[in-house]
Amino acid sequence: MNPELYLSDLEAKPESLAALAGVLRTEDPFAGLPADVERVLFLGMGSSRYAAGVSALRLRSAGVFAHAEYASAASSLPPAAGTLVVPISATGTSRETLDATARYTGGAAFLAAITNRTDSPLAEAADLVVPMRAGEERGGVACRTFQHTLALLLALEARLTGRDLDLPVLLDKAAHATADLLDRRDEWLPATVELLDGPHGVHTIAPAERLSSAEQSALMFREGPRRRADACESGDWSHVDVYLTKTLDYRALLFPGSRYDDQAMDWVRERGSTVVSVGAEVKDAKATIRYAHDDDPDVALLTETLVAELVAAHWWAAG
Ligand SMILES: O=P(O)(O)OC[C@H]1O[C@](O)(CO)[C@@H](O)[C@@H]1O
Repeated sequence: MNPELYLSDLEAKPESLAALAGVLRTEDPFAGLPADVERVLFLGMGSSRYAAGVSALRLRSAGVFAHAEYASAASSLPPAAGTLVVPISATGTSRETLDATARYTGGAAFLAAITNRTDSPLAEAADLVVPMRAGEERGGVACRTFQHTLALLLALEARLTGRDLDLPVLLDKAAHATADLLDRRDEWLPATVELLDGPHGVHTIAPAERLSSAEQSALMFREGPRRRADACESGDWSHVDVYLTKTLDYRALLFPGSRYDDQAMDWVRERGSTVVSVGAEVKDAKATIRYAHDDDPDVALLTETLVAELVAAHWWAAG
């Protein structure tokens, strides 16, 4: 893994996402799915599972049974007809995802793999292969693939629910939002780096609908700069992380949008904790980072982890 190449992977996000939007203008990567999908089972590890968790919640909210499983779980849904199994792996080689997928190959369930490597063992095992089209991540860290996975899961959602979504337009907006954060990083990055640089690690908070943003952000702080980091859901925060604010120098990146943000901020105020907000003003946050189209929750879902990724790149390069 390499911090300079990781940064260049991040800088290539807008171009890569815009290219994916172009492809999705003319083709539906899920056109080969069977018509009779009754339930969806996502399998993955790390960032691939984070993206799937959000997609599963969105599908359930639209009335489609869907679940995101740790690929490492010893068992999951039985391989029945009507089940769509979606293993997700950027590399297509994660042992756990291959093992879980093997339980469904040649069975009654349909296997649609999402991977960045169409020549991988995962692709070989699938009935349908959906390429992430994220290009090579030379830094060795899943970042563009995470963004592209979320985008493709929105395509799957539109296909299964009939939601009227102009995905290429949404992806172009997210590409613009991503470029905006990159272009203006000198305005927000130095202060953010300083505010989050505490002795007890970094915490990340996001609503259930965008929990992947908190999870992926915490992973980026761990994977590159090897800092202590953990993710918490915004409502759950008052039942879980709140306890840390009493004893630790608690510093958090908040992705607002939960109806329970205020409840958490009451404790943050009382305990003198440090919160940096991304995408919307939050009363008593020590800083707020805004970006183009940040009032659109789907753009936020696709874009906001870049804040943590750039902070992680800074710390990683600084050694
Ligand atoms: O999507 P893949 O290639 O299965 O990887 C899963 C996870 O493993 C990692 O590569 C770390 O081992 C993460 O970056 C990633 O989120």
